[in-house]
Amino acid sequence: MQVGDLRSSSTGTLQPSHTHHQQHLGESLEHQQEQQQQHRQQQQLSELAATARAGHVDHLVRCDHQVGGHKPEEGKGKPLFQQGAFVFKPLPVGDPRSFHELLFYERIFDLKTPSTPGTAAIAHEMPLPRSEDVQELRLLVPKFAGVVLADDDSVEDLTKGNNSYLKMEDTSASFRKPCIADIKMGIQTWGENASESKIAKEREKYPPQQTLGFRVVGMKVYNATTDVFQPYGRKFGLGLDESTVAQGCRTYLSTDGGASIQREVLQLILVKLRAILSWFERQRSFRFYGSSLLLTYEGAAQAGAPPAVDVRMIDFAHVFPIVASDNGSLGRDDGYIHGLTTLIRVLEQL
Ligand SMILES: Nc1ncnc2c1ncn2[C@@H]1O[C@H](COP(=O)(O)OP(=O)(O)OP(=O)(O)O)[C@@H](O)[C@H]1O
Ligand SMILES: O=P(O)(O)O[C@@H]1[C@H](O)[C@H](O)[C@@H](OP(=O)(O)O)[C@H](OP(=O)(O)O)[C@H]1O
Repeated sequence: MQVGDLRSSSTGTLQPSHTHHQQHLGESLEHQQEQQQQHRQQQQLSELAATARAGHVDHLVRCDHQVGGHKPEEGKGKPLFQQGAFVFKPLPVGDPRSFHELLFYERIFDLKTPSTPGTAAIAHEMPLPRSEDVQELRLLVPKFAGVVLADDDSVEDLTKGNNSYLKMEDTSASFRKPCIADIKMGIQTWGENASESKIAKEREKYPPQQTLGFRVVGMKVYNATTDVFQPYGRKFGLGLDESTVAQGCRTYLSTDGGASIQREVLQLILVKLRAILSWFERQRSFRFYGSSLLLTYEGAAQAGAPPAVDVRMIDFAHVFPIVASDNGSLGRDDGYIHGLTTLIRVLEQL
Protein backbone atom coordinates (compact mmCIF):
# COMPACT_ATOMS: atom_id res chain seq x y z
CA MET A 1 0.00 0.00 0.00
CA GLN A 2 1.27 3.48 -0.85
CA VAL A 3 1.44 6.24 1.78
CA GLY A 4 -0.93 8.23 -0.42
CA ASP A 5 -3.53 5.53 -0.01
CA LEU A 6 -3.92 6.28 3.67
CA ARG A 7 -6.50 8.97 3.00
CA SER A 8 -8.96 6.27 2.13
CA SER A 9 -7.92 4.10 5.05
CA SER A 10 -10.82 2.76 7.06
CA THR A 11 -9.34 4.29 10.23
CA GLY A 12 -10.18 7.67 8.78
CA THR A 13 -7.63 9.28 11.10
CA LEU A 14 -4.48 9.24 9.01
CA GLN A 15 -3.66 11.76 6.36
CA PRO A 16 -0.94 11.44 3.72
CA SER A 17 2.26 13.11 4.76
CA HIS A 18 5.82 13.38 3.64
CA THR A 19 7.39 13.75 7.08
CA HIS A 20 9.61 10.95 8.28
CA HIS A 21 7.52 10.35 11.34
CA GLN A 22 4.35 9.90 9.40
CA GLN A 23 6.09 7.89 6.73
CA HIS A 24 7.20 5.47 9.45
CA LEU A 25 3.67 5.41 10.71
CA GLY A 26 2.54 4.55 7.18
CA GLU A 27 5.07 1.80 6.85
CA SER A 28 4.17 0.26 10.17
CA LEU A 29 0.48 0.44 9.27
CA GLU A 30 1.33 -1.23 6.00
CA HIS A 31 3.23 -3.92 7.89
CA GLN A 32 0.32 -4.34 10.29
CA GLN A 33 -2.09 -4.72 7.41
CA GLU A 34 0.13 -7.30 5.77
CA GLN A 35 0.21 -9.23 9.03
CA GLN A 36 -3.55 -9.00 9.33
CA GLN A 37 -3.93 -10.25 5.80
CA GLN A 38 -1.60 -13.17 6.48
CA HIS A 39 -3.56 -13.93 9.62
CA ARG A 40 -6.83 -13.84 7.67
CA GLN A 41 -5.37 -16.20 5.08
CA GLN A 42 -4.21 -18.56 7.81
CA GLN A 43 -7.68 -18.44 9.30
CA GLN A 44 -9.26 -19.13 5.92
CA LEU A 45 -6.88 -22.01 5.49
CA SER A 46 -7.75 -23.63 8.78
CA GLU A 47 -11.46 -23.12 8.11
CA LEU A 48 -10.82 -24.68 4.73
CA ALA A 49 -9.16 -27.62 6.44
CA ALA A 50 -12.18 -28.01 8.67
CA THR A 51 -14.63 -27.91 5.81
CA ALA A 52 -12.65 -29.76 3.13
CA ARG A 53 -14.77 -32.71 2.21
CA ALA A 54 -12.12 -34.96 0.79
CA GLY A 55 -9.71 -34.41 3.69
CA HIS A 56 -5.97 -34.58 3.54
CA VAL A 57 -3.63 -36.07 1.00
CA ASP A 58 0.09 -36.71 0.84
CA HIS A 59 2.70 -37.99 -1.58
CA LEU A 60 1.41 -36.00 -4.49
CA VAL A 61 3.65 -36.22 -7.53
CA ARG A 62 3.93 -33.77 -10.37
CA CYS A 63 1.44 -34.57 -13.11
CA ASP A 64 3.33 -36.08 -16.03
CA HIS A 65 0.71 -35.26 -18.65
CA GLN A 66 0.01 -31.58 -18.10
CA VAL A 67 0.04 -29.85 -21.50
CA GLY A 68 -1.14 -26.33 -20.64
CA GLY A 69 -1.63 -24.08 -17.64
CA HIS A 70 0.65 -22.95 -14.85
CA LYS A 71 4.14 -24.42 -14.90
CA PRO A 72 6.98 -23.24 -12.64
CA GLU A 73 9.61 -23.79 -15.35
CA GLU A 74 7.77 -21.14 -17.38
CA GLY A 75 7.70 -18.85 -14.36
CA LYS A 76 3.98 -19.46 -13.92
CA GLY A 77 3.24 -20.68 -10.43
CA LYS A 78 2.48 -24.12 -9.16
CA PRO A 79 1.73 -27.00 -11.51
CA LEU A 80 -0.81 -29.79 -11.47
CA PHE A 81 -0.17 -32.86 -9.29
CA GLN A 82 -1.50 -36.39 -9.55
CA GLN A 83 -2.15 -39.46 -7.47
CA GLY A 84 -4.06 -42.55 -8.51
CA ALA A 85 -6.97 -41.65 -10.75
CA PHE A 86 -7.01 -38.00 -9.64
CA VAL A 87 -5.30 -34.76 -10.44
CA PHE A 88 -4.83 -31.97 -7.91
CA LYS A 89 -5.04 -28.39 -9.09
CA PRO A 90 -3.53 -25.81 -6.72
CA LEU A 91 -6.08 -23.59 -4.97
CA PRO A 92 -3.99 -20.71 -3.67
CA VAL A 93 -5.86 -18.97 -0.88
CA GLY A 94 -6.16 -15.33 -1.85
CA ASP A 95 -6.39 -15.94 -5.61
CA PRO A 96 -9.97 -15.11 -6.59
CA ARG A 97 -9.63 -17.09 -9.85
CA SER A 98 -9.21 -20.37 -8.06
CA PHE A 99 -12.15 -19.81 -5.71
CA HIS A 100 -14.23 -18.88 -8.73
CA GLU A 101 -13.38 -22.25 -10.26
CA LEU A 102 -14.21 -24.01 -6.98
CA LEU A 103 -17.56 -22.22 -6.83
CA PHE A 104 -18.31 -23.39 -10.36
CA TYR A 105 -17.60 -27.02 -9.44
CA GLU A 106 -19.76 -26.65 -6.33
CA ARG A 107 -22.64 -25.35 -8.42
CA ILE A 108 -22.28 -28.16 -10.94
CA PHE A 109 -21.91 -31.03 -8.53
CA ASP A 110 -24.63 -29.71 -6.28
CA LEU A 111 -22.48 -29.78 -3.21
CA LYS A 112 -23.60 -28.02 -0.10
CA THR A 113 -23.13 -24.43 -1.11
CA PRO A 114 -21.00 -22.60 -0.26
CA SER A 115 -18.55 -25.14 1.08
CA THR A 116 -15.58 -23.00 1.99
CA PRO A 117 -15.01 -19.48 3.34
CA GLY A 118 -13.48 -18.65 -0.05
CA THR A 119 -16.62 -19.45 -2.00
CA ALA A 120 -19.05 -18.18 0.65
CA ALA A 121 -17.71 -14.71 0.03
CA ILE A 122 -18.35 -14.85 -3.71
CA ALA A 123 -21.43 -17.12 -3.89
CA HIS A 124 -23.53 -14.20 -5.16
CA GLU A 125 -21.34 -14.05 -8.28
CA MET A 126 -22.72 -17.33 -9.53
CA PRO A 127 -26.41 -17.91 -8.85
CA LEU A 128 -27.64 -21.50 -8.95
CA PRO A 129 -27.77 -22.63 -12.59
CA ARG A 130 -30.83 -24.22 -14.24
CA SER A 131 -30.95 -27.85 -13.20
CA GLU A 132 -31.60 -29.08 -16.75
CA ASP A 133 -28.36 -27.39 -17.85
CA VAL A 134 -26.36 -28.87 -15.04
CA GLN A 135 -27.40 -32.51 -15.35
CA GLU A 136 -25.77 -32.85 -18.73
CA LEU A 137 -22.86 -30.55 -17.97
CA ARG A 138 -21.75 -32.87 -15.17
CA LEU A 139 -20.88 -35.44 -17.80
CA LEU A 140 -18.85 -32.95 -19.79
CA VAL A 141 -16.43 -31.90 -17.02
CA PRO A 142 -14.03 -33.96 -14.85
CA LYS A 143 -15.74 -35.38 -11.77
CA PHE A 144 -15.05 -33.15 -8.83
CA ALA A 145 -13.95 -34.72 -5.55
CA GLY A 146 -13.71 -31.69 -3.27
CA VAL A 147 -10.96 -29.62 -1.71
CA VAL A 148 -8.00 -31.34 -0.09
CA LEU A 149 -5.04 -30.17 1.92
CA ALA A 150 -1.65 -31.65 1.17
CA ASP A 151 0.17 -32.81 4.29
CA ASP A 152 3.62 -32.97 2.82
CA ASP A 153 4.00 -29.57 1.22
CA SER A 154 6.88 -27.39 2.35
CA VAL A 155 6.50 -25.19 5.40
CA GLU A 156 6.83 -22.23 3.07
CA ASP A 157 3.80 -23.39 1.13
CA LEU A 158 1.87 -23.81 4.34
CA THR A 159 2.62 -20.32 5.58
CA LYS A 160 1.67 -18.87 2.22
CA GLY A 161 -1.60 -20.74 2.37
CA ASN A 162 -0.65 -22.60 -0.75
CA ASN A 163 -1.27 -26.20 0.14
CA SER A 164 -4.91 -26.67 -0.77
CA TYR A 165 -6.03 -28.29 -4.01
CA LEU A 166 -9.07 -29.00 -6.10
CA LYS A 167 -9.20 -32.76 -6.38
CA MET A 168 -10.71 -34.02 -9.60
CA GLU A 169 -10.87 -36.98 -11.91
CA ASP A 170 -7.75 -37.44 -14.01
CA THR A 171 -9.22 -37.69 -17.50
CA SER A 172 -6.08 -39.50 -18.74
CA ALA A 173 -5.96 -42.08 -15.97
CA SER A 174 -7.36 -44.95 -18.02
CA PHE A 175 -5.10 -44.36 -21.04
CA ARG A 176 -1.85 -46.24 -21.64
CA LYS A 177 -0.36 -43.67 -24.01
CA PRO A 178 -2.60 -40.60 -23.75
CA CYS A 179 -2.37 -38.18 -26.67
CA ILE A 180 -3.63 -34.88 -25.28
CA ALA A 181 -4.61 -31.48 -26.67
CA ASP A 182 -5.68 -28.45 -24.62
CA ILE A 183 -7.75 -26.06 -26.74
CA LYS A 184 -8.79 -22.70 -25.31
CA MET A 185 -12.31 -21.98 -26.47
CA GLY A 186 -14.25 -18.82 -27.25
CA ILE A 187 -13.72 -15.51 -28.96
CA GLN A 188 -13.14 -13.72 -25.66
CA THR A 189 -10.48 -15.14 -23.33
CA TRP A 190 -10.90 -12.66 -20.48
CA GLY A 191 -13.61 -12.50 -17.86
CA GLU A 192 -16.42 -9.94 -17.74
CA ASN A 193 -14.62 -8.17 -14.89
CA ALA A 194 -11.22 -7.96 -16.65
CA SER A 195 -9.18 -4.76 -16.53
CA GLU A 196 -8.35 -2.77 -19.67
CA SER A 197 -4.75 -3.96 -19.51
CA LYS A 198 -5.78 -7.64 -19.22
CA ILE A 199 -8.09 -7.21 -22.22
CA ALA A 200 -5.33 -5.57 -24.25
CA LYS A 201 -2.85 -8.30 -23.28
CA GLU A 202 -5.24 -11.09 -24.23
CA ARG A 203 -6.25 -9.47 -27.53
CA GLU A 204 -2.65 -9.05 -28.51
CA LYS A 205 -1.68 -12.57 -27.49
CA TYR A 206 -3.44 -14.42 -30.29
CA PRO A 207 -5.42 -12.37 -32.84
CA PRO A 208 -6.77 -15.50 -34.66
CA GLN A 209 -8.81 -16.22 -31.51
CA GLN A 210 -11.25 -13.60 -32.86
CA THR A 211 -11.85 -15.47 -36.10
CA LEU A 212 -11.26 -19.10 -35.14
CA GLY A 213 -12.78 -18.84 -31.67
CA PHE A 214 -10.19 -21.25 -30.29
CA ARG A 215 -6.46 -21.64 -29.69
CA VAL A 216 -4.32 -24.75 -29.31
CA VAL A 217 -2.67 -24.17 -25.92
CA GLY A 218 -0.51 -27.30 -25.85
CA MET A 219 -0.39 -30.91 -26.97
CA LYS A 220 1.39 -34.14 -26.32
CA VAL A 221 1.40 -36.83 -29.02
CA TYR A 222 2.63 -40.40 -28.83
CA ASN A 223 4.74 -41.71 -31.68
CA ALA A 224 4.04 -45.44 -31.84
CA THR A 225 7.00 -46.04 -34.13
CA THR A 226 9.61 -44.54 -31.82
CA ASP A 227 7.68 -45.09 -28.55
CA VAL A 228 8.31 -41.46 -27.60
CA PHE A 229 5.91 -38.66 -26.65
CA GLN A 230 6.35 -35.44 -28.59
CA PRO A 231 5.35 -32.30 -26.65
CA TYR A 232 3.99 -29.23 -28.44
CA GLY A 233 4.11 -26.17 -26.21
CA ARG A 234 2.66 -22.70 -26.07
CA LYS A 235 4.72 -21.43 -29.03
CA PHE A 236 3.42 -24.16 -31.31
CA GLY A 237 -0.20 -23.15 -30.71
CA LEU A 238 0.49 -19.42 -30.94
CA GLY A 239 2.16 -20.08 -34.29
CA LEU A 240 -0.99 -21.56 -35.84
CA ASP A 241 -3.38 -19.30 -37.72
CA GLU A 242 -6.48 -19.67 -39.88
CA SER A 243 -4.47 -21.24 -42.70
CA THR A 244 -2.27 -23.59 -40.65
CA VAL A 245 -4.53 -24.70 -37.83
CA ALA A 246 -5.75 -27.73 -39.81
CA GLN A 247 -2.15 -28.91 -40.08
CA GLY A 248 -1.84 -28.48 -36.29
CA CYS A 249 -4.88 -30.75 -35.86
CA ARG A 250 -3.35 -33.33 -38.21
CA THR A 251 -0.21 -33.32 -36.08
CA TYR A 252 -2.33 -34.08 -33.02
CA LEU A 253 -4.09 -36.94 -34.76
CA SER A 254 -0.99 -38.69 -36.10
CA THR A 255 0.84 -41.37 -34.12
CA ASP A 256 3.20 -42.21 -36.97
CA GLY A 257 5.07 -38.95 -37.24
CA GLY A 258 2.63 -37.36 -39.68
CA ALA A 259 2.39 -40.11 -42.30
CA SER A 260 -1.33 -40.67 -41.59
CA ILE A 261 -4.04 -39.57 -39.19
CA GLN A 262 -6.18 -41.64 -36.84
CA ARG A 263 -9.48 -41.52 -38.78
CA GLU A 264 -11.52 -43.48 -36.26
CA VAL A 265 -10.29 -41.28 -33.41
CA LEU A 266 -11.20 -38.22 -35.46
CA GLN A 267 -14.77 -39.47 -35.96
CA LEU A 268 -15.20 -40.21 -32.24
CA ILE A 269 -13.84 -36.78 -31.29
CA LEU A 270 -16.33 -35.19 -33.70
CA VAL A 271 -19.22 -37.09 -32.11
CA LYS A 272 -18.22 -35.76 -28.69
CA LEU A 273 -17.68 -32.21 -29.92
CA ARG A 274 -21.12 -32.19 -31.56
CA ALA A 275 -22.66 -33.34 -28.27
CA ILE A 276 -20.96 -30.46 -26.46
CA LEU A 277 -22.15 -28.04 -29.14
CA SER A 278 -25.67 -29.35 -28.73
CA TRP A 279 -25.46 -28.65 -24.98
CA PHE A 280 -24.21 -25.12 -25.64
CA GLU A 281 -27.08 -24.46 -28.02
CA ARG A 282 -29.58 -25.41 -25.32
CA GLN A 283 -28.01 -24.19 -22.08
CA ARG A 284 -28.81 -20.72 -20.75
CA SER A 285 -26.81 -20.72 -17.49
CA PHE A 286 -23.19 -19.86 -18.21
CA ARG A 287 -20.70 -18.04 -20.37
CA PHE A 288 -17.21 -19.56 -20.37
CA TYR A 289 -14.16 -17.36 -20.93
CA GLY A 290 -10.60 -18.69 -21.13
CA SER A 291 -11.92 -22.21 -20.61
CA SER A 292 -10.50 -25.21 -22.47
CA LEU A 293 -11.50 -28.43 -24.10
CA LEU A 294 -9.18 -31.24 -23.13
CA LEU A 295 -9.00 -33.90 -25.84
CA THR A 296 -7.44 -37.30 -25.12
CA TYR A 297 -7.14 -40.43 -27.22
CA GLU A 298 -5.29 -43.70 -26.83
CA GLY A 299 -2.01 -43.61 -28.72
CA ALA A 300 -1.45 -47.33 -28.34
CA ALA A 301 -4.86 -48.76 -29.20
CA GLN A 302 -5.24 -52.53 -29.55
CA ALA A 303 -5.76 -53.59 -33.16
CA GLY A 304 -9.45 -54.31 -33.81
CA ALA A 305 -10.72 -52.51 -30.68
CA PRO A 306 -12.37 -49.09 -30.98
CA PRO A 307 -9.90 -46.41 -29.85
CA ALA A 308 -10.61 -44.81 -26.48
CA VAL A 309 -11.41 -41.11 -26.78
CA ASP A 310 -12.25 -38.51 -24.12
CA VAL A 311 -13.30 -34.89 -24.59
CA ARG A 312 -13.87 -32.79 -21.49
CA MET A 313 -14.33 -29.15 -20.59
CA ILE A 314 -11.76 -27.83 -18.07
CA ASP A 315 -10.46 -24.59 -16.50
CA PHE A 316 -13.35 -22.60 -15.08
CA ALA A 317 -11.61 -19.61 -13.53
CA HIS A 318 -13.72 -17.22 -15.62
CA VAL A 319 -17.22 -18.62 -15.88
CA PHE A 320 -20.02 -16.06 -15.59
CA PRO A 321 -23.76 -16.51 -15.21
CA ILE A 322 -25.94 -15.53 -18.15
CA VAL A 323 -28.26 -12.85 -16.90
CA ALA A 324 -31.70 -12.12 -18.29
CA SER A 325 -32.01 -9.20 -20.70
CA ASP A 326 -34.64 -6.48 -20.27
CA ASN A 327 -37.31 -8.59 -21.91
CA GLY A 328 -36.47 -11.49 -19.59
CA SER A 329 -34.86 -13.67 -22.25
CA LEU A 330 -31.60 -15.48 -21.60
CA GLY A 331 -28.82 -15.39 -24.17
CA ARG A 332 -26.36 -18.06 -25.25
CA ASP A 333 -22.58 -18.31 -25.05
CA ASP A 334 -22.07 -17.25 -28.65
CA GLY A 335 -18.29 -16.92 -28.40
CA TYR A 336 -17.86 -20.55 -27.32
CA ILE A 337 -20.42 -21.72 -29.88
CA HIS A 338 -18.49 -19.93 -32.61
CA GLY A 339 -15.24 -21.62 -31.55
CA LEU A 340 -16.82 -25.06 -31.39
CA THR A 341 -18.46 -24.65 -34.77
CA THR A 342 -15.15 -23.62 -36.36
CA LEU A 343 -13.22 -26.41 -34.65
CA ILE A 344 -15.75 -28.99 -35.84
CA ARG A 345 -15.57 -27.60 -39.38
CA VAL A 346 -11.76 -27.71 -39.41
CA LEU A 347 -11.77 -31.32 -38.18
CA GLU A 348 -14.49 -32.37 -40.64
CA GLN A 349 -12.32 -31.14 -43.48
CA LEU A 350 -9.19 -33.08 -42.52
N1 LIG B 1 -9.02 -33.20 -14.88
C1 LIG B 1 -7.86 -33.26 -15.55
N2 LIG B 1 -7.38 -34.45 -15.95
C2 LIG B 1 -6.20 -34.54 -16.64
N3 LIG B 1 -5.45 -33.47 -16.94
C3 LIG B 1 -5.88 -32.26 -16.55
C4 LIG B 1 -7.09 -32.08 -15.85
N4 LIG B 1 -7.26 -30.77 -15.60
C5 LIG B 1 -6.20 -30.15 -16.12
N5 LIG B 1 -5.36 -31.03 -16.69
C6 LIG B 1 -4.06 -30.73 -17.34
O1 LIG B 1 -3.52 -29.57 -16.74
C7 LIG B 1 -3.38 -28.51 -17.70
C8 LIG B 1 -3.72 -27.18 -17.06
O2 LIG B 1 -5.03 -27.22 -16.55
P1 LIG B 1 -5.85 -25.88 -16.34
O3 LIG B 1 -6.06 -25.23 -17.66
O4 LIG B 1 -7.05 -26.21 -15.55
O5 LIG B 1 -4.79 -25.04 -15.48
P2 LIG B 1 -4.55 -23.50 -15.29
O6 LIG B 1 -3.24 -23.40 -14.59
O7 LIG B 1 -5.72 -22.85 -14.66
O8 LIG B 1 -4.44 -22.96 -16.77
P3 LIG B 1 -4.43 -21.43 -17.30
O9 LIG B 1 -3.09 -20.87 -16.96
O10 LIG B 1 -4.64 -21.57 -18.78
O11 LIG B 1 -5.55 -20.71 -16.63
C9 LIG B 1 -4.26 -28.91 -18.87
O12 LIG B 1 -3.72 -28.42 -20.08
C10 LIG B 1 -4.21 -30.43 -18.81
O13 LIG B 1 -3.08 -30.93 -19.48
O1 LIG C 1 -1.83 -19.59 -21.96
P1 LIG C 1 -0.93 -18.43 -21.85
O2 LIG C 1 -0.68 -17.79 -23.13
O3 LIG C 1 0.28 -18.71 -21.07
O4 LIG C 1 -1.69 -17.28 -21.07
C1 LIG C 1 -2.18 -17.43 -19.80
C2 LIG C 1 -3.54 -18.11 -19.95
O5 LIG C 1 -4.32 -17.40 -20.91
C3 LIG C 1 -4.24 -18.12 -18.64
O6 LIG C 1 -5.53 -18.67 -18.84
C4 LIG C 1 -4.32 -16.70 -18.12
O7 LIG C 1 -4.89 -16.73 -16.88
P2 LIG C 1 -6.39 -16.34 -16.75
O8 LIG C 1 -7.13 -17.60 -17.07
O9 LIG C 1 -6.54 -15.93 -15.35
O10 LIG C 1 -6.68 -15.25 -17.71
C5 LIG C 1 -2.98 -16.06 -17.95
O11 LIG C 1 -3.21 -14.74 -17.62
P3 LIG C 1 -2.35 -13.91 -16.56
O12 LIG C 1 -1.23 -13.36 -17.35
O13 LIG C 1 -3.28 -12.90 -16.07
O14 LIG C 1 -1.93 -14.89 -15.50
C6 LIG C 1 -2.26 -16.04 -19.22
O15 LIG C 1 -0.97 -15.53 -19.08
